[in-house]
Amino acid sequence: MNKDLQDLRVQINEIDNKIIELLEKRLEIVKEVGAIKREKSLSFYAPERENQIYKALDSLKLTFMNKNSLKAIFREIMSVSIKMEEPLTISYLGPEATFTHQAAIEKFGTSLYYQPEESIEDVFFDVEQDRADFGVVPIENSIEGVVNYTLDMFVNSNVKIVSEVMVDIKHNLLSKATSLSEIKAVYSHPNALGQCKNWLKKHLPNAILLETASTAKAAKIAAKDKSVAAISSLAASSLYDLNVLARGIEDKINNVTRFLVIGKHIPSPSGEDKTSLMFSIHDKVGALYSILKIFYDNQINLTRIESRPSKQENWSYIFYVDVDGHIESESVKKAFDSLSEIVPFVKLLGSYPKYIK
Ligand SMILES: C=C(O[C@@H]1C=C(C(=O)O)C=C[C@H]1O)C(=O)O
Repeated sequence: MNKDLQDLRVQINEIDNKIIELLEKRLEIVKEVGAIKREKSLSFYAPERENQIYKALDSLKLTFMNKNSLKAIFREIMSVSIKMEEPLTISYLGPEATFTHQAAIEKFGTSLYYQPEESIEDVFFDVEQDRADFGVVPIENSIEGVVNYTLDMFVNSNVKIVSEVMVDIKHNLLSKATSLSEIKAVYSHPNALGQCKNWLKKHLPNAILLETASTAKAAKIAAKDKSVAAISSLAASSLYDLNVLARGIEDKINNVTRFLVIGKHIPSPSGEDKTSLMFSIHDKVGALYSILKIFYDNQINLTRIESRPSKQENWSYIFYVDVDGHIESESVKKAFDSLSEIVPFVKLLGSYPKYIK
């Protein structure tokens, strides 16, 4: 072998050994952290601490490394650490290779146990009934809007939102076939079919479009029939051994879905947090105005408001709001207390660190 190449690889080996030695030292300390958490019944997963670590990485000036690569390395280091503290189980809206699966891995890394579920309801039940430590569910898409099913689940559930994660949605045309001319039908989730409408009209004008419960289910169907294609993720192409006939076929770029991590305990403040609340209002003039005024008076930034039918009585609604700040902060706490005094019903859904890309 080339002498220079050999020398360089010897140097790389030495560095690798140092990295491993340091990782071992880090885990030794993590073990102590885990013991304190166990003694004090604290959550092994600490999203507020992880966000602080990500933020510190973000402020580094690096010569060679891309920030996303560095974040991915640390995601996995922390995943290994959590596993050593306690091998947590993460439930998510499955099947495997859905965007929710991708969101769960982005949040927890690959070292924990993942449990795919058939419905959003089952993910909530897994967390409520201790079959999983945390759950991951979709909450809104930048093009399609809110996932009503998830919002409605919070009415009767006591789970808390502990974290959020955003995933860029990239759609791909997958098939056992090797060319577009062989495709007679395209399967996918209705949202994905909708998001790729123009592409499909242009490239597969004669194909029949068929709806499935998830993009991953579509890939499973495509794996059995060469005349069909699925719109699904790249992860699904490897899972079901499908050819990628076209990449990035969504009509609009900047298609992002926001997911929530649900658990049982509200994390401590990270320094940059969000709080989610739900409440109902009295049926009278200025009811919503007086609520919004509370946030204004406390100088709290309201970042989102949604309403949903209460399902108790026709034409009565439940409001969901997200605000900047943690429930332990003076202003958010004060606003929550004032709100509780004037509405018939209010529930704190969680305070959690804002997502850092
Ligand atoms: C070690 C800890 O536990 C977990 C692992 C972390 C890490 O490896 O740095 C950070 C936060 C926690 O999710 C901790 O809370 O500090």
